[in-house]
Amino acid sequence: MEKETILELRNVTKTFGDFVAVDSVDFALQTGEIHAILGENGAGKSTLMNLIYGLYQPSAGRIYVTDREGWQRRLRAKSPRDAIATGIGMVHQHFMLVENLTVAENIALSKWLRKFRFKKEDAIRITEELCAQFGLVVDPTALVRTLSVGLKQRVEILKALAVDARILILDEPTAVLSPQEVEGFFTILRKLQADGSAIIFISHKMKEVLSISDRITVLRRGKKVYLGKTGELTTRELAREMIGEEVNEVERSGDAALENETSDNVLQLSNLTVLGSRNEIAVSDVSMATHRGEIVGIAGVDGNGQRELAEAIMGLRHSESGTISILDTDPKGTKAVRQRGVGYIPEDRQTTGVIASFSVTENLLLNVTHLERTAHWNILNQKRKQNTAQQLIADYDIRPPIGGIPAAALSGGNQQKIVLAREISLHPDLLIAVNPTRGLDVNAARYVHENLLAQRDEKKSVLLISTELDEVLLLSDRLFVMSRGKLIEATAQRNDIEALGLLMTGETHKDLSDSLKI
Ligand SMILES: Nc1ncnc2c1ncn2[C@@H]1O[C@H](COP(=O)(O)OP(=O)(O)OP(=O)(O)O)[C@@H](O)[C@H]1O
Repeated sequence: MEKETILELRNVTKTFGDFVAVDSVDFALQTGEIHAILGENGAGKSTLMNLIYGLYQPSAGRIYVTDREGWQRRLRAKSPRDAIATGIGMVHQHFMLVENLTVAENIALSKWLRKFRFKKEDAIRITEELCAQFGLVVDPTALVRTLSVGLKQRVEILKALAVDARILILDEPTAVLSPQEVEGFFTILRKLQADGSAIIFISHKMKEVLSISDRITVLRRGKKVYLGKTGELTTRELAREMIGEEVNEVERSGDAALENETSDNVLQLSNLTVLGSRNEIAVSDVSMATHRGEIVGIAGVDGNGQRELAEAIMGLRHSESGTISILDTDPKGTKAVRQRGVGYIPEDRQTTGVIASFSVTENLLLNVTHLERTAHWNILNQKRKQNTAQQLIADYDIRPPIGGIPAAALSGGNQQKIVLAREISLHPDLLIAVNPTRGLDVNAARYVHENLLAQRDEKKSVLLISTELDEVLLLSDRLFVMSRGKLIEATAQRNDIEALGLLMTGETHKDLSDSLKI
């Protein structure tokens, strides 16, 4: 199929007040191509996409689309509805789902944008068809609010696929998908590409970008600084384009596991069972302990009980049976857990990590310990509050470095940095980190890794729960895999990716050989 330009941006600029988020960007997308956009946190990627999708209007410059008849015409999308009508679909970095509706109802809302009524059965049918067509499994009747972030991401992808888009914008679509799901998703993208769709793919995962894209554009501080064919630059060279300087990988020294065999328990779980939102057994009879001076990693495919485990430890979810002990005490409720010296980076920054309408400063201090330190007789000391926040903003390179603006005005990665700054800076005795580098660029992810290792070196305890296997392998002193609510020690298998993959899918070598026999 001959490639033609389907979308063109000429000199597009977007300003927010005095701040230039997108600066005179030219960009052309061709039919049948997967075009990746790279850039560090806050580089302007989502803003650029929101301009195409009609969520924002350009401050200057023009956007053109080629219509189905082959005519190039100016796109003046005043809202996503206009963009969808032109054949543009988008998977947002932050979910745009109606939490109190079912999966099928969310998909029907997107597919039948102009229909005021639809039958429940029809919504379920189209959802089942989409799931079967694209190989993404999700229960059409489940309420969205009961789903894990990984499942929500699947619903977002299905929603975008439901509208038959010719131009598909994917803003970090794989952030919480499992490696197996990513492969399946890439097969879908290649199929859409072969059918002539044009795809914009935003991701911080360099491996993915290199394996799926045809061309790459790099943005740095709102400006386009590179456009080229995939493979022309190495990962390291691309990182340099993004950051403007050399990026080195984090190095891990020493192995703490042996030293710690005799040291004190920080977290002790005994026969813990926790129910999920639909009363299913989410965490099943889990026993384990973490010690001072080690990072204990829990790998696993999202939705296998990791969220429920973290929430139970934090006192946010009732435990059905078993015990949770922190530093030999049994704190009741989240406040008591926090006061015992526990930091928490939750999996979903949007719903539990930050309060979007609160300022950056307020979000940075939203922790009992920070509040106690900045208050005097229960009244916040304004000067101390500003100073603490400014220091954290500088340490964690939160951009823009302005404490007074609402967290909602920050890019996704910078919102994540707020959570990290708040939780890590207190050097808690126990840090529960769930997918801590989700949505972070290479530099920021490296900074987080360094901080987690520093916690370990300060003889603190870290429980790292992550769907990023590379991250868990890099950082963990001891390794577990969580699968269908069970926790399996896998330190001995850390160099055997195949064995880990089998544990993560809940299979054992025996199961696999049995199924091969059939
Ligand atoms: N509504 C808004 N009001 C004010 N500033 C904004 C708004 N939306 C975005 N910005 C700013 O524009 C810049 C670019 O943000 P954008 O979300 O496009 O970054 P990004 O490249 O997608 O980053 P990330 O990888 O972290 O998602 C950021 O500095 C952000 O704070």
